[in-house]
Amino acid sequence: MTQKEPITVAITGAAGNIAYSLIFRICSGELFGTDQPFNLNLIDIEPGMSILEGLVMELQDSNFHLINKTICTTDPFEGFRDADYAILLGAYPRNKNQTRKDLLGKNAPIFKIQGKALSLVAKRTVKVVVVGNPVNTNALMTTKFAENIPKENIIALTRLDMNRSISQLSRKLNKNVSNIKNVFTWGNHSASQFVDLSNGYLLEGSKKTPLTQLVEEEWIYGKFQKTNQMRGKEVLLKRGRSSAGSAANAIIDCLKSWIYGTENYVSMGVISDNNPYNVPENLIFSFPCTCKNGTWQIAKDLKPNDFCKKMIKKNVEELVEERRIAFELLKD
Ligand SMILES: NC(=O)c1ccc[n+]([C@@H]2O[C@H](COP(=O)([O-])OP(=O)(O)OC[C@H]3O[C@@H](n4cnc5c(N)ncnc54)[C@H](O)[C@@H]3O)[C@@H](O)[C@H]2O)c1
Ligand SMILES: O=C(O)C[C@H](O)C(=O)O
Repeated sequence: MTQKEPITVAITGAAGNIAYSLIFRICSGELFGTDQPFNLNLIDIEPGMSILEGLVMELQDSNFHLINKTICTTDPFEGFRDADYAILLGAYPRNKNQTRKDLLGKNAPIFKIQGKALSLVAKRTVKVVVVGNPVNTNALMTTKFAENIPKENIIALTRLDMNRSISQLSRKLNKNVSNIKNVFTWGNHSASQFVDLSNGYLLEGSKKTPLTQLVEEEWIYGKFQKTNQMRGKEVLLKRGRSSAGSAANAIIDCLKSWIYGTENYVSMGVISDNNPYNVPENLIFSFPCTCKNGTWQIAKDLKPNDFCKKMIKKNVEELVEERRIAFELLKD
């Protein structure tokens, strides 16, 4: 059997919290397959370089046969060269007194330079997952500055919100997470997000029971929403650091959906152009998506109820304001 050509995977913030969970899972072959070799381009800033050297020593000591070549660099123009995949973790996390939006001033400029670098040196087909917060607006800034990369190739991670909602439902119904389908979030990865289970169902054998028949309306519009909206903060308060293992897991789930396709709706933060839900153009918005042949599509035939429409509007307003602030910050 001939060996596959190596692909190139670039990861920013590679010395950080999420990266330490993510990189070992990627290297095990879980994401790209146990027969797909890759080059690993690890990017961080100067203070992260010693940590990266230690990480590379650990990767060596793990005997991962899929790693073709590893580089560590502070230069995104080197790190993104010929990238097939770019996972943008490199950004500052919030502290317990901040909202994700408070990070815009510090983090948005990172995505201007990285967008430019991706545009110049990555493959035009590169798939980019932005994770650093505030993730929707950072992803939008990446699309703005990565002029040569199609906007569809750059998405924001909102899969963790979807995963959290499924986990909540699993605990509420005392059913396995794998039996819960078609639950997703709309809008921003913030405390305004709206979890929509109106199309969701519990799958048992071939029997599909709508989730709206299994949980009370008061819970759906109350505790269910609030728990999802505040989950990141709750984890931060308990751990003293923001979610990392679950974020890494959501990145793998998200990329697997994008690369290998989906049977059900999944949450993806994607460019809003031409969406059928009256979200204005040029926002990165979490929509229910399906994926096929390495591309995503926004679900077309859903009928959001009045409450959901109200929440979509609230998220639009929030993201338009974040976009205004970010444009102001990043204008030349
Ligand atoms: N979208 C989501 O669901 C989600 C979930 C969890 C965390 N996050 C966000 O992901 C980001 C990373 O989280 P973490 O816990 O790994 O943080 P961390 O502080 O542990 O790691 C961040 C890393 O990024 C590096 N970095 C900073 N500026 C950089 C730059 N210009 N280029 C390259 N690297 C740079 C830092 O040196 C550090 O090593 C944060 O913004 C966090 O809020 C998002
Ligand atoms: O909440 C945070 O700041 C980190 C992340 O966005 C999360 O949802 O866990």
